Amino acid sequence: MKIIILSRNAHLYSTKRLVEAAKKRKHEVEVIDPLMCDIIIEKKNPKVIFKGRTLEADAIIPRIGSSVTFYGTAVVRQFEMMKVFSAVESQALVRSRDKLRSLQVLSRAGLGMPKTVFSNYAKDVQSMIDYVGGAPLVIKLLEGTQGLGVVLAETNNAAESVIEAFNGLQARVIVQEFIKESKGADIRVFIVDGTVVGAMKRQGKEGEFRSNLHRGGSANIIELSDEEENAALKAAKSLGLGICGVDLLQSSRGPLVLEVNSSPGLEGIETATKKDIASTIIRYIERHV
Ligand SMILES: Nc1ncnc2c1ncn2[C@@H]1O[C@H](COP(=O)(O)OP(=O)(O)OP(=O)(O)O)[C@@H](O)[C@H]1O
Ligand SMILES: [Mg+2]
Ligand SMILES: [Mg+2]
Repeated sequence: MKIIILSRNAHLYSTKRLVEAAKKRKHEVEVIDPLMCDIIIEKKNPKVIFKGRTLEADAIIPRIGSSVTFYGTAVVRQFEMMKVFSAVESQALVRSRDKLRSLQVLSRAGLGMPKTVFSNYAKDVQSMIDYVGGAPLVIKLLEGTQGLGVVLAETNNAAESVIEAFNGLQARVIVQEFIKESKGADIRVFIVDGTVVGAMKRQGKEGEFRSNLHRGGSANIIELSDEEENAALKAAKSLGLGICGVDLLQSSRGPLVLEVNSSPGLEGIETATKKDIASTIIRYIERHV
C-alpha cells in the first residue's frame, strides 16, 4: 500500500523509523511536509496538491508539531475527506492539542488528574491559588510544550507574581495542584490501537520537577500496574486517539493523567523498551486499510 507520513522533517528519528518500518513491510512510503500542501475543495472532488502533483495514498501518518496544528490538521482532514485512512483522526488531534479541552474530556471519563483551574478573570489571582489549595502549585502555559512554560511556584507570593506576569503577556495559563509524591518523575505510556506497546518512567535531572527528556530527564523501562494501564487506555479511548503517548503521575491517590500526546516521539520509548514500535504502527495501519 501507499503510505504518506505528514512530517515537516524527514530527518527526525520518528519519521525515519516510520519510513524504515513501512519499507521493511514492503509498502511504498513518502514523507510530505503538510505545510507545503495545497488543499483544493470543490463538489465531491477533494484534493491535496504537493509541488504541482495530486497526492494519492491508502493511509497517512500525521506527525504534526504543535506549532502547526491548524494547517496540519486541515491537511489531515482533507485526506479523510478523500477516504484515506489516518493513523490519528484529525478531530482527535485537534482535541488533544488543547490541554484544557482534553482535561475536561478526561475528567468526564472519570480519570484521576491533578486538580486544575482555568479562569478568564485575570484580576482575582488569589482565588485561583486557593482553588488548588495554595502553594506549592504548578502554573502551565496552555500552549506550552516539551516542559517549557511549566513553572513550579513554591510560595503563594511566587505563584501570584508568575500568574500576573503571564496575564500581563496575555498568555493563558492553567493552575494545577502540585503532586509532590511523583518526585520529579512521570510515566509515558505509548498506546497503539487500544494496546499498550511500551511504557517508561522518566525522571527529571537533579533538582528539576519536570521529567521531560528535552529538559535533561532520563528514561527507564517500567512495568505498569493494572490501574496505570487501565487509566492510560481509558485516556486514549476517551480522546479517540489510535496512536498516543499518555503521561501519568504516580500519586498517593493512584495514577493521575497529565496529558495525552497525539504525535508522541519514538526515540525515547524505542530506546528505553528496545522495541520496534514503528513496525507496530505500520501493522496497525495494515489492519485498518
Ligand atoms: N501538577 C504537577 N505536579 C507535579 N509535577 C508536574 C505537574 N505538572 C507537570 N509536572 C511535571 O512537569 C512535566 C511537564 O509538564 P507537562 O507534561 O504538563 O507539560 P509539557 O511537557 O510542556 O507538555 P508536553 O509534554 O506536551 O511537551 C511533567 O512531565 C511532570 O514531570
Ligand atoms: Mg509533558
Ligand atoms: Mg503534550
